[in-house]
Amino acid sequence: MQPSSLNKFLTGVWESLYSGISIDPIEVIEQWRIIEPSGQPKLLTETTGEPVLQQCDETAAQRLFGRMSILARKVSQTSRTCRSLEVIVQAHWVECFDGRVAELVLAISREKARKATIAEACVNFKWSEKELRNKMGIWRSYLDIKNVAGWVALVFAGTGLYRFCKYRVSFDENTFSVLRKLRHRFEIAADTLHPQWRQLLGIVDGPTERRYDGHPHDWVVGVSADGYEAMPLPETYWQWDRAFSYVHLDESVVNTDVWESFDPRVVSPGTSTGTNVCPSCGEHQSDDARSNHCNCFPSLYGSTKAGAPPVQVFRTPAKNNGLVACCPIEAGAAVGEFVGEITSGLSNMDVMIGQTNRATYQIWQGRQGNYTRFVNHSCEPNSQYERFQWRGTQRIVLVSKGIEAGDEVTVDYSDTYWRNLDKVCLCGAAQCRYKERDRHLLTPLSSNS
Ligand SMILES: C[S@@+](CC[C@H](N)C(=O)[O-])C[C@H]1O[C@@H](n2cnc3c(N)ncnc32)[C@H](O)[C@@H]1O
Repeated sequence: MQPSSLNKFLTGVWESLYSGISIDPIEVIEQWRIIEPSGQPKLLTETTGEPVLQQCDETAAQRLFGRMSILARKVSQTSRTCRSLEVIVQAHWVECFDGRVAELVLAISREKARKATIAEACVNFKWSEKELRNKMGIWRSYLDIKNVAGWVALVFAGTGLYRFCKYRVSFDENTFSVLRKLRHRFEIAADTLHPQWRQLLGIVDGPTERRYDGHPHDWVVGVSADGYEAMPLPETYWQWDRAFSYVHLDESVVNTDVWESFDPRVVSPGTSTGTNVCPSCGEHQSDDARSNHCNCFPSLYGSTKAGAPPVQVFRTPAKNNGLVACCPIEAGAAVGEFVGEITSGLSNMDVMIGQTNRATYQIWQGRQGNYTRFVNHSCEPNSQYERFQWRGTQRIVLVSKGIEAGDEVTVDYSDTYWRNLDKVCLCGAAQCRYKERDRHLLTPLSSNS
């Protein structure tokens, strides 16, 4: 089945929120200043002092290609920001149009007021009435989207926005209710990942103050009596721990009190095919994208396009928090590495056990780690943990088995985890392995790692 235009639109928003784009009006102004006077690409790279990759034996073609790549990136970046400005202004123009009609309606009929306002606009745009009405139809759709999902949905919309708004297929209450639920979730991602984005709203006197600061996973969106709301992460653990805090890590940290300078994840050299050869695909691994040939988990290792997939922490009805996929994650793709504190000897805690030919270690995510900490258990999971080796160091990667946008990401914690645990499995899967056992267990969910 083809994804609906709503799904394409939503995927476009999430993908650009989590992409490397930078939405910042200041950059647009700077680019104009650099490009306009001469149009020479040379100027652009030289005047900005941008670090350009240079090698002593660089050929002329290689040098030109490097410079042109930077120019092309800057121009694309600038035009992306201009497109966002364009839709903001167009949506706001419709608001102003409605305001003008409302003013005229005090003296004349609504129909006459609309006609007169359109005539005024045609003079300013230098367009025919037909042309204006066509454009206005699409711009009104932009405003409808902004009114339910907020400005973020317009600013970060991908190419799907125009099509979605032109044909207005499924522009109904169902669609609006989906968009309404995403409003805070979009804002959390935009404010935390693109702190400058709200500056664009200055052009229409919109709110330029950030609502959400910190890390994207410092916020949890859920349903409350008042509708959808975002809560600071620590508050979601107050019922168990008033002092809860969580440090977000990109890379695991080795607890040196336990391991000193030894990293138990490092596989001893000589026993494998070589430190920089991937045991899974046999290709050369490198942190430099130009010499890396291992394509096992390109979103995590060896590529400059690295970055977390669009996932968010959300309130589940009964399992406290969980992780939701904002975009589809295809089978075999990484959801993320299991990142936390590399330690040993912990008991009565949720830990991941890792083992190499040199040591057995634990990864603990209780107070520091990444978003994989929020993944709940299901007896019919849509992801699984796999051991992987990157440049001689073992990694535990959460790999998708095929996850749809909007699905909770789940993994099977294993029977070992659930054995002797006084918790009821609430995975709700038709094939839940613990249904029978839990029939006799009355203790509900009691604590969270
Ligand atoms: C690693 S945490 C997962 C995130 C957790 N829900 C939270 O809010 O922090 C593991 C804990 O989540 C809860 N949990 C995860 N999956 C569950 C399930 N299928 N049924 C009941 N509780 C679950 C249990 O309390 C478990 O000890």
